[in-house]
Order: sequence, then structure tokens, then C-alpha cells
Amino acid sequence: LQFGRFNYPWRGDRVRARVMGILNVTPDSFSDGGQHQSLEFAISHAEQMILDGVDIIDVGGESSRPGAPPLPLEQELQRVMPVLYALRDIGPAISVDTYKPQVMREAIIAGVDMINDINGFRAPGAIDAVRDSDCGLCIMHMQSDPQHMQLAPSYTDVVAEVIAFLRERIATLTAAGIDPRRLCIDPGFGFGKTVEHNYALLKATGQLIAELNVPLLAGLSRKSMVGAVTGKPVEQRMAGSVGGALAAVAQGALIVRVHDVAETVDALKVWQAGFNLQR
Ligand SMILES: Nc1nc2[nH]c(SCC(=O)O)nc2c(=O)[nH]1
Repeated sequence: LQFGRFNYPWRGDRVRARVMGILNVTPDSFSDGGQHQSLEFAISHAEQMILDGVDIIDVGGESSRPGAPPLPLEQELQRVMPVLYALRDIGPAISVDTYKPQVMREAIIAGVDMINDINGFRAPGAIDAVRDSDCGLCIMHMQSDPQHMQLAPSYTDVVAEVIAFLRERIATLTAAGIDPRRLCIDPGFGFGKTVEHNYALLKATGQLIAELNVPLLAGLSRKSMVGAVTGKPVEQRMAGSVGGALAAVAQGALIVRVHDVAETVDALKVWQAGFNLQR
């Protein structure tokens, strides 16, 4: 490990928004779910995202849609590790979307640039898994867990409670010896939130950044919060998702996690050309 390499994707430039492309390596994202085909598909999808201008590729082996059953560790490793090794030197930063400490450990050995944990590194062993490395760490807020989170999301004050959660996680990770420069936060759109909660959080993007003083990742691409205000099904939510990404970036979000890389990259180029980025 080259300590001090600090290869987290936002190192050096915390102004230009980065585009994180979603690379699902779950069977339901491939026709036959076969191992070999899924690796081929994953690599060609990654190559397309690179042509489209992606900054970070987020590799996820477990679907975390509401109600999804947990995925056994071995299956997640079988899906994700071949892809991480295949992409490790392909160009853009590589992130792994996992909450399992063992997957984090193996991903770090495979050279990932970022660990994206929807569970905010709360699993036993998660902090130990990532402490002695130099990759970026995304701490996301989730109420409850994927199997139960959308049954009855409730908050007294969703913005205050999400800020308090993220503040506690930042404090816990830094107290464990993790360099704060490695950290980014994420309000977790759709993870234990109603549509109203999601938009309250989106409108509070600037407040989260100001209060927590770490880069913020926004992941609302094609989610039900986009469907709710456009009336569009998931396959017609690209424009709405781009609109949501710009709403987050306009308030200071540094990373947007999206399905539609080319469109988001173009939208950001024009928006950034026409907007005074000096905040
Ligand atoms: N950091 C982060 N990771 C994520 N992984 C997913 S999976 C669900 C989906 O893409 O619809 N969402 C998010 C998100 O919002 N933030």
C-alpha cells in the first residue's frame, strides 16, 4: 500500500462535479445472469461509459431496491471481484457499492479507488476493513434496511436527522483514525424516505455540505422521486434525472451517481460553462 497516495476521486479538485456511472453486476441486469456473459457485458458497459466521459464507475453486485433479500457473501464476491480486476486499470476511478466488510477488503486489494457503502460503514468490521487503506469512502444515510426501509419511512425532521446521522458517522470514522479527506457523504435518496423526504433532502444539499464540510454525492437517477414529479416510468426518467443532478450540483454536490452518463456529462458541461462555479 502506498500510504499518502490518497487516490480518492475528489482529491485536488472539489469544484468540478464528477459523474459516477452505475454498473450493476446483478443477474437481473443481464439477460441470462450467466457469470461469463455478465463479465463481458460489464466490461463493454464500462467501455461505453468511458467513451461517454464518466469519472467514476460504481460496481454493485447486490440490488438494494426496496424489499430485496440480502445477497450471500460468496455470491457477491463471485459477481464483483472479476469485474473489479477487469476494470482496475481501465482509466476512470473505480468504486464498489457494498456494505460487506469482506467485500471491502478484497476490493481494496483489487485496487479500488472508492468504497460506496449504503450502510454508512455500520456493519461490524467495516471500519477495520477500510481503515488501513487510502481509497475514498462514501457514507450514505439509510433508515432501517433495504428489506424494510420503504414500509413506513418517518422522521421528526428528516434533514436534521440525516445530518445528525452523517455527523456521527464522520466522527466515528475519523476517531478510528481514518483521514477525513477520504470521506464523502450521501443523503441516500430513496433509502427509507418518502418522496417528500427526498425532496426536502435535495433542497437541503447546500445545508448538508455547509454543516458537514465534506464532499456530497447525490444519487437520484431514475428513482421513484423522479417518477413522482414527472409521471414517467423508470425507462423514461433520463431528463428528470439530469434535472435532479443539476439541482444537486447547483447547491454544491461534487459527485452525481447516474445511469445516463453521456447525457449527464453533456448537461454538466453546458451548465458549468454558463454558471459561475466560484461558490
Ligand atoms: N452512494 C449511493 N449508492 C447508491 N446505490 C444505490 S442502488 C439503488 C439505485 O441506484 O436505484 N443508490 C445509491 C445512492 O443513492 N447513493
